[in-house]
Amino acid sequence: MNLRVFPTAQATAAAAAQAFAQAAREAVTAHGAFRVALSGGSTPKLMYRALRNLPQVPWKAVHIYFSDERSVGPDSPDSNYRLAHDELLTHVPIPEAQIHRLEGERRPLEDAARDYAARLPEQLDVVLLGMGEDGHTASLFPGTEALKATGRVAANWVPKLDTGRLTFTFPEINAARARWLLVTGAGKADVLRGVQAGEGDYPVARVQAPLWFLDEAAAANLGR
Ligand SMILES: O=C(O)[C@H](O)[C@@H](O)[C@H](O)[C@H](O)COP(=O)(O)O
Repeated sequence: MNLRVFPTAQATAAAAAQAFAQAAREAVTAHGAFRVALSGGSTPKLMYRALRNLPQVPWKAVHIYFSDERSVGPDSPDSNYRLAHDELLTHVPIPEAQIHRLEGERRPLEDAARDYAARLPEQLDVVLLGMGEDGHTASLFPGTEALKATGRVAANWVPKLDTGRLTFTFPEINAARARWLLVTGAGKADVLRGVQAGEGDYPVARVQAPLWFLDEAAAANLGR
């Protein structure tokens, strides 16, 4: 596994923010824009806070997408867009037209998935992801239909949450130039050990060549 391990969640988030800034500069130099998909979750939230204070991020050339969304509107406290907006996007000089949110309030959700797929660029530079304690990533939960989806974006019914989600599919995640997984906390240590050992059937194990940003607590059971 390609691991970067830091003492605390805060340090992990700060390192991921630095990596974001550097990747953005490199992408803008190479092809004039940085196209990145954001996620929800506790570690991304810390990263967004770190990122808004960093200098030298070429925000005017950054294009924001989302790797998943809950089935709620942009004002909901559960909205991944709202998290990114409140913690990051409202604090930086990014043109509004370059922020592409998933329409979690649309019904059927399939329509939102179809329209979002049509708006996606040919290739994303970086997809930022978290991981749940059941091994889900984006909104690709164990045993759900979207694990098999072949399009770019899927509407996914998640029985254990009794709700629908919008999510990038594995083909979309794996087509990006890079995939970063931000995972912190002792609650994630067992799943990570299983992923490393090739045990269990964790959705996150299907993310190809990820770069892992971990804290010591999450990495505790890994062979390094
Ligand atoms: O919308 C979501 O819920 C996320 O995109 C999801 O995939 C998240 O990243 C993981 O559940 C990890 O969340 P934590 O970092 O809060 O554990």
